[in-house]
Amino acid sequence: VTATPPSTPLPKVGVAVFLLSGSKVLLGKRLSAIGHSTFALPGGHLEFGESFEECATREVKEETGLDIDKTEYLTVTNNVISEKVHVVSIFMRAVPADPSQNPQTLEPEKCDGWDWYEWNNLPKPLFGPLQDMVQSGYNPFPTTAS
Ligand SMILES: CC(C)CCOP(=O)(O)OP(=O)(O)O
Ligand SMILES: [Mg+2]
Ligand SMILES: [Mg+2]
Ligand SMILES: [Mg+2]
Repeated sequence: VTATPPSTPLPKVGVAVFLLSGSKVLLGKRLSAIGHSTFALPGGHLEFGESFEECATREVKEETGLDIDKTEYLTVTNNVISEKVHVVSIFMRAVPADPSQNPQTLEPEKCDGWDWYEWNNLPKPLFGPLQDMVQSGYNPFPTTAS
C-alpha cells in the first residue's frame, strides 16, 4: 500500500478593496485565523460566478455596511502565507457611495473594527499581502492628471 502524500490545499482567491477617502484607506484588524491581529483591507473569498467587482461590492457591504462606487481593478499578488495557506489576491479600489456613511463592524468575530488611516501613517502590523505591496511602494490612489 503506498501512502498518499499529504495534500497541500489549493490556492485561495481573495478580493481586497482599497476603499479610499481623501488620502485615507479603510483598514480593520483581522480576528480570523488567517492574518489574525494584522490590519487588512475589507474583502474576502471570490465566490462561484462572481466578477471581481461583484465580489468587492458584496464583501465590503457584508463586512462594513458601506456601499461603494467607482470600483476598479488595480493589481494582483501571489502570496504563500504559510505552509498551508497560498492566496492569490485581487486588489480593487473604490470610494464610499455616501461619504457621510460610517463603517460598521458587521462581523465582530472576524474583524476588531474598521478605521480610516492616512496612507503615509498606516497601522502595524499589516496583513502579509498588503505589507508586501506597501513595502514595494505601491500607490493605490488615482493619479490626478497634472
Ligand atoms: C485572506 C484570504 C484567506 C482571502 C479571504 O479573505 P477573508 O478571510 O477576509 O475571507 P471572507 O471575508 O470571505 O471571510
Ligand atoms: Mg468577508
Ligand atoms: Mg466571504
Ligand atoms: Mg474578509
